[in-house]
Amino acid sequence: MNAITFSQVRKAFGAVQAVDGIDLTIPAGRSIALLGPNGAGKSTSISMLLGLAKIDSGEISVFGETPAKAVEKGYVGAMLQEAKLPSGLTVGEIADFVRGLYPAPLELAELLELAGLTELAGRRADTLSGGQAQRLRFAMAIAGSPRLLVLDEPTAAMDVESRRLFWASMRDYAAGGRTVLFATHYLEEADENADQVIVIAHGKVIAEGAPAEIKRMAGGRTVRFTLGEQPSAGLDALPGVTAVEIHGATVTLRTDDSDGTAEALFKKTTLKIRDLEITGAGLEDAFLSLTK
Ligand SMILES: Nc1ncnc2c1ncn2[C@@H]1O[C@H](COP(=O)(O)OP(=O)(O)OP(=O)(O)O)[C@@H](O)[C@H]1O
Repeated sequence: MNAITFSQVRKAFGAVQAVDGIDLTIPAGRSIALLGPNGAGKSTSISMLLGLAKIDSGEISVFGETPAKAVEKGYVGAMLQEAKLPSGLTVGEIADFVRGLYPAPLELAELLELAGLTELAGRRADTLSGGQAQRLRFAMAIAGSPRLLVLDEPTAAMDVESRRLFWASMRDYAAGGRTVLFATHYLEEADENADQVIVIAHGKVIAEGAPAEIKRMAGGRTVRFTLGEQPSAGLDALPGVTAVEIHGATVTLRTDDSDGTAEALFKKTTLKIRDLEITGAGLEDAFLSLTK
């Protein structure tokens, strides 16, 4: 069964087309990273998935239901950016209260354990550190034992150790055959914690695949130089080159072996190369050129 499908989903805010025709099929039981730069449309997609924002056109289904129905049935748990925590209550009280809202919640002890909050159960929520507060938000998201857990940039405000703990909790939760979808800016986070990565930019899916595949595509570099009037034939056959772009006198080569490409450029061709520059391709850059 599919956990999530998007069919030609669109959403605009005034003149901004935030989501521009997204199609997705996510089988149940997988951990999926929604990877993309600022403004890519990740949060907007998540809001529609959770039934919090209206879809302009297209369709979203969550375990065969509309988003609103799936949420109503308790299928979905979510951790959104900067959700407020109730003040004056302890971690254990809040976790227990949220459990009470669901028909078949996790046991309190299991919930606290999964979120790494067992030792903090008696602490007042307003005294928690940033990372601890995020763990409490995570506990609130999983309290109802949802089949689908949705996390929007969950580690944005965390230090390295908090991140490590957080992702371990997430993987423990996913291990029970649940589906997890999380948004992130970081390829590393996607690589370490997802079975499948969906890259979005400018409201569109621009690449999709296993983390290793995506990493290979995004790990490329750019070799740029001035060629002037010289012929550019044969550049695409140099070692490592995956794409060639020419703008006026400037050539940009995408390559997954920048050393090999540069060496061959000087040794295997008779071209006079000026202003050679080798840079790591930014994620968006790499994907946009790859999918052109
Ligand atoms: N409520 C809104 N009103 C107007 N424009 C919006 C609104 N929400 C989002 N946008 C715009 O829609 C586009 C997509 O935004 P969205 O928040 O979905 O991106 P994102 O990928 O989640 O980015 P980030 O990583 O920065 O959270 C952006 O251009 C954003 O400015």
